[in-house]
Amino acid sequence: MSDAVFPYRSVVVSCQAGMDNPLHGPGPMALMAQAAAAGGAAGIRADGPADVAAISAVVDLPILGINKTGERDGVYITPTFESAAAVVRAGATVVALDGTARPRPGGGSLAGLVARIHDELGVPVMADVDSTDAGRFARAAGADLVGTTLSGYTGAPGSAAGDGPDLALVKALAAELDCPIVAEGRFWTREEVLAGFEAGAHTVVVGTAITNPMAITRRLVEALR
Ligand SMILES: CC(=O)N[C@H](C=O)[C@@H](O)[C@H](O)[C@H](O)COP(=O)(O)O
Repeated sequence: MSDAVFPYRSVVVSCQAGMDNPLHGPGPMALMAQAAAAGGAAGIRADGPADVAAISAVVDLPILGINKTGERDGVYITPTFESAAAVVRAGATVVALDGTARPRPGGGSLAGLVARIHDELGVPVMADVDSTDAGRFARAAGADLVGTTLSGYTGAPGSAAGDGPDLALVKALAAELDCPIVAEGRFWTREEVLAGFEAGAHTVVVGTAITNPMAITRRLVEALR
Protein backbone atom coordinates (compact mmCIF):
# COMPACT_ATOMS: atom_id res chain seq x y z
CA MET A 1 0.00 0.00 0.00
CA SER A 2 2.64 2.50 0.97
CA ASP A 3 4.69 2.13 -2.22
CA ALA A 4 1.71 3.66 -3.96
CA VAL A 5 1.85 6.73 -1.70
CA PHE A 6 5.09 8.18 -3.07
CA PRO A 7 7.35 6.70 -5.74
CA TYR A 8 10.64 5.28 -4.48
CA ARG A 9 13.26 8.05 -3.95
CA SER A 10 10.75 10.85 -3.68
CA VAL A 11 11.29 14.27 -2.20
CA VAL A 12 8.24 15.49 -0.29
CA VAL A 13 8.09 19.14 0.77
CA SER A 14 6.69 20.09 4.15
CA CYS A 15 4.79 23.39 3.92
CA GLN A 16 4.19 24.54 7.48
CA ALA A 17 4.28 27.94 9.16
CA GLY A 18 3.49 28.42 12.84
CA MET A 19 1.71 31.36 14.44
CA ASP A 20 5.02 33.21 14.90
CA ASN A 21 5.68 33.14 11.15
CA PRO A 22 4.41 35.91 8.85
CA LEU A 23 3.65 33.18 6.28
CA HIS A 24 1.22 31.47 8.67
CA GLY A 25 -2.06 30.65 6.95
CA PRO A 26 -3.59 28.65 4.13
CA GLY A 27 -2.91 31.22 1.38
CA PRO A 28 0.88 31.36 1.79
CA MET A 29 1.09 27.59 2.37
CA ALA A 30 -0.88 26.89 -0.82
CA LEU A 31 1.58 29.09 -2.74
CA MET A 32 4.52 27.27 -1.13
CA ALA A 33 2.98 23.94 -2.13
CA GLN A 34 2.45 25.12 -5.70
CA ALA A 35 6.07 26.22 -5.88
CA ALA A 36 7.22 22.87 -4.50
CA ALA A 37 5.04 21.01 -6.99
CA ALA A 38 6.42 23.07 -9.86
CA GLY A 39 9.91 22.17 -8.64
CA GLY A 40 9.18 18.45 -8.76
CA ALA A 41 8.04 17.51 -5.26
CA ALA A 42 6.32 14.13 -5.13
CA GLY A 43 4.04 15.14 -2.28
CA ILE A 44 3.30 17.81 0.29
CA ARG A 45 3.28 17.53 4.08
CA ALA A 46 0.92 20.05 5.66
CA ASP A 47 -0.53 20.85 9.07
CA GLY A 48 -4.19 21.33 9.89
CA PRO A 49 -7.45 21.17 7.94
CA ALA A 50 -7.31 24.78 6.67
CA ASP A 51 -3.85 24.43 5.11
CA VAL A 52 -4.57 20.94 3.78
CA ALA A 53 -7.81 22.11 2.14
CA ALA A 54 -6.13 25.13 0.52
CA ILE A 55 -3.25 23.01 -0.76
CA SER A 56 -5.41 20.17 -2.07
CA ALA A 57 -7.46 22.71 -4.02
CA VAL A 58 -4.44 23.84 -6.05
CA VAL A 59 -1.94 20.96 -6.04
CA ASP A 60 -2.51 17.55 -7.57
CA LEU A 61 -0.09 15.56 -5.39
CA PRO A 62 -0.48 13.19 -2.45
CA ILE A 63 -0.88 15.18 0.77
CA LEU A 64 0.64 13.89 3.96
CA GLY A 65 -1.64 15.54 6.47
CA ILE A 66 -0.86 16.18 10.09
CA ASN A 67 -2.82 18.03 12.73
CA LYS A 68 -0.69 19.52 15.48
CA THR A 69 -2.59 20.12 18.69
CA GLY A 70 -1.72 20.42 22.35
CA GLU A 71 1.50 20.99 24.22
CA ARG A 72 4.85 20.43 22.55
CA ASP A 73 6.19 18.40 25.49
CA GLY A 74 3.77 15.54 24.85
CA VAL A 75 2.13 13.85 21.86
CA TYR A 76 1.06 16.71 19.58
CA ILE A 77 1.28 15.43 16.00
CA THR A 78 -2.21 14.17 15.11
CA PRO A 79 -2.83 12.81 18.60
CA THR A 80 -6.42 11.64 18.17
CA PHE A 81 -8.76 10.04 15.65
CA GLU A 82 -10.75 13.28 15.35
CA SER A 83 -7.61 15.25 14.49
CA ALA A 84 -6.78 12.69 11.78
CA ALA A 85 -10.33 12.67 10.41
CA ALA A 86 -10.30 16.46 10.09
CA VAL A 87 -7.26 16.49 7.79
CA VAL A 88 -8.51 13.55 5.73
CA ARG A 89 -11.85 15.34 5.23
CA ALA A 90 -9.83 18.37 4.08
CA GLY A 91 -8.01 16.32 1.43
CA ALA A 92 -5.08 14.49 3.05
CA THR A 93 -4.33 11.18 1.32
CA VAL A 94 -1.97 9.92 4.03
CA VAL A 95 -2.02 10.75 7.75
CA ALA A 96 1.16 11.23 9.73
CA LEU A 97 1.01 10.98 13.50
CA ASP A 98 3.18 10.61 16.58
CA GLY A 99 4.22 6.96 16.54
CA THR A 100 6.13 6.87 19.82
CA ALA A 101 5.04 4.83 22.83
CA ARG A 102 4.46 7.98 24.89
CA PRO A 103 1.04 8.30 26.55
CA ARG A 104 -1.53 9.65 24.15
CA PRO A 105 -4.17 12.24 25.05
CA GLY A 106 -7.30 10.33 25.95
CA GLY A 107 -5.21 7.26 26.75
CA GLY A 108 -5.89 5.17 23.63
CA SER A 109 -3.29 2.90 22.05
CA LEU A 110 -1.36 3.65 18.88
CA ALA A 111 -2.53 0.34 17.38
CA GLY A 112 -6.15 1.27 18.05
CA LEU A 113 -5.71 4.66 16.43
CA VAL A 114 -3.97 3.26 13.35
CA ALA A 115 -6.63 0.56 12.91
CA ARG A 116 -9.39 3.12 13.14
CA ILE A 117 -7.74 5.39 10.58
CA HIS A 118 -7.36 2.42 8.21
CA ASP A 119 -10.90 1.17 8.74
CA GLU A 120 -12.86 4.39 8.93
CA LEU A 121 -10.80 6.85 6.89
CA GLY A 122 -9.23 4.41 4.41
CA VAL A 123 -5.82 6.09 4.22
CA PRO A 124 -2.28 4.87 4.98
CA VAL A 125 -0.56 6.00 8.15
CA MET A 126 2.96 7.32 8.60
CA ALA A 127 4.38 7.07 12.12
CA ASP A 128 6.72 9.89 13.18
CA VAL A 129 9.28 8.35 15.54
CA ASP A 130 12.37 9.33 17.53
CA SER A 131 14.25 6.03 17.87
CA THR A 132 14.62 2.51 16.56
CA ASP A 133 12.51 1.17 19.45
CA ALA A 134 9.72 3.56 18.59
CA GLY A 135 9.98 2.54 14.94
CA ARG A 136 9.53 -1.13 15.89
CA PHE A 137 6.64 -0.21 18.16
CA ALA A 138 4.91 1.83 15.46
CA ARG A 139 5.36 -0.77 12.76
CA ALA A 140 3.95 -3.44 15.11
CA ALA A 141 1.02 -1.09 15.71
CA GLY A 142 0.24 -1.16 11.99
CA ALA A 143 1.92 1.96 10.59
CA ASP A 144 2.46 1.75 6.82
CA LEU A 145 5.44 4.09 6.75
CA VAL A 146 7.86 5.06 9.50
CA GLY A 147 9.66 8.42 9.58
CA THR A 148 12.47 9.94 11.62
CA THR A 149 10.53 13.20 12.15
CA LEU A 150 10.72 13.25 15.95
CA SER A 151 14.39 12.41 16.35
CA GLY A 152 15.95 15.03 18.58
CA TYR A 153 12.67 16.48 19.75
CA THR A 154 11.47 14.15 22.51
CA GLY A 155 14.47 13.68 24.77
CA ALA A 156 14.53 9.96 23.94
CA PRO A 157 17.85 8.27 24.76
CA GLY A 158 20.13 8.25 21.72
CA SER A 159 17.86 10.62 19.83
CA ALA A 160 20.23 12.99 18.03
CA ALA A 161 19.47 16.69 18.22
CA GLY A 162 22.30 18.01 16.08
CA ASP A 163 22.19 20.48 13.23
CA GLY A 164 21.71 17.89 10.53
CA PRO A 165 19.48 14.87 9.90
CA ASP A 166 19.62 11.69 11.96
CA LEU A 167 21.05 9.45 9.26
CA ALA A 168 21.96 6.76 11.77
CA LEU A 169 18.30 6.38 12.66
CA VAL A 170 17.32 6.23 8.97
CA LYS A 171 19.84 3.44 8.52
CA ALA A 172 18.76 1.51 11.61
CA LEU A 173 15.08 1.72 10.72
CA ALA A 174 15.74 0.69 7.11
CA ALA A 175 17.70 -2.33 8.33
CA GLU A 176 15.03 -3.43 10.81
CA LEU A 177 11.63 -2.63 9.37
CA ASP A 178 9.76 -4.15 6.44
CA CYS A 179 8.11 -0.90 5.38
CA PRO A 180 9.20 2.28 3.59
CA ILE A 181 11.30 4.59 5.75
CA VAL A 182 10.75 8.32 5.48
CA ALA A 183 13.78 10.42 6.34
CA GLU A 184 12.56 13.68 7.84
CA GLY A 185 13.98 16.37 10.07
CA ARG A 186 16.83 18.84 9.54
CA PHE A 187 17.61 18.02 5.89
CA TRP A 188 19.18 21.18 4.48
CA THR A 189 21.43 20.22 1.56
CA ARG A 190 21.50 18.14 -1.58
CA GLU A 191 24.25 16.02 -0.06
CA GLU A 192 22.10 15.29 3.00
CA VAL A 193 19.14 14.29 0.84
CA LEU A 194 21.34 11.91 -1.16
CA ALA A 195 22.79 10.55 2.08
CA GLY A 196 19.24 9.95 3.32
CA PHE A 197 18.52 7.76 0.30
CA GLU A 198 21.88 6.03 0.66
CA ALA A 199 21.00 5.26 4.29
CA GLY A 200 17.92 3.44 3.03
CA ALA A 201 15.18 6.05 2.95
CA HIS A 202 12.29 5.50 0.56
CA THR A 203 11.27 9.17 0.72
CA VAL A 204 12.95 12.28 2.11
CA VAL A 205 10.81 15.10 3.54
CA VAL A 206 12.32 18.59 3.53
CA GLY A 207 10.54 21.43 5.30
CA THR A 208 12.29 24.40 6.88
CA ALA A 209 15.13 24.55 4.34
CA ILE A 210 12.61 25.09 1.53
CA THR A 211 9.53 26.71 3.03
CA ASN A 212 10.63 28.77 6.02
CA PRO A 213 12.49 31.92 4.92
CA MET A 214 12.39 33.25 8.48
CA ALA A 215 14.32 30.24 9.80
CA ILE A 216 16.67 30.21 6.81
CA THR A 217 17.50 33.88 7.36
CA ARG A 218 18.00 33.35 11.10
CA ARG A 219 20.35 30.44 10.43
CA LEU A 220 22.51 32.55 8.10
CA VAL A 221 22.51 35.57 10.40
CA GLU A 222 23.41 33.42 13.39
CA ALA A 223 26.34 32.01 11.45
CA LEU A 224 27.92 35.50 11.68
CA ARG A 225 27.97 35.46 15.46
C1 LIG B 1 9.41 17.92 15.30
C2 LIG B 1 8.26 18.46 14.50
O1 LIG B 1 7.25 18.87 15.06
N1 LIG B 1 8.40 18.43 13.17
C3 LIG B 1 7.36 18.94 12.33
C4 LIG B 1 6.57 17.89 11.74
O2 LIG B 1 5.75 17.99 10.90
C5 LIG B 1 7.75 20.08 11.44
O3 LIG B 1 7.84 21.20 12.30
C6 LIG B 1 9.04 19.96 10.61
O4 LIG B 1 9.21 21.17 9.94
C7 LIG B 1 9.00 18.83 9.60
O5 LIG B 1 9.13 17.60 10.27
C8 LIG B 1 10.10 18.88 8.54
O6 LIG B 1 11.34 18.94 9.14
P1 LIG B 1 12.37 20.12 8.79
O7 LIG B 1 11.61 21.39 8.87
O8 LIG B 1 13.46 20.01 9.80
O9 LIG B 1 12.88 19.85 7.39
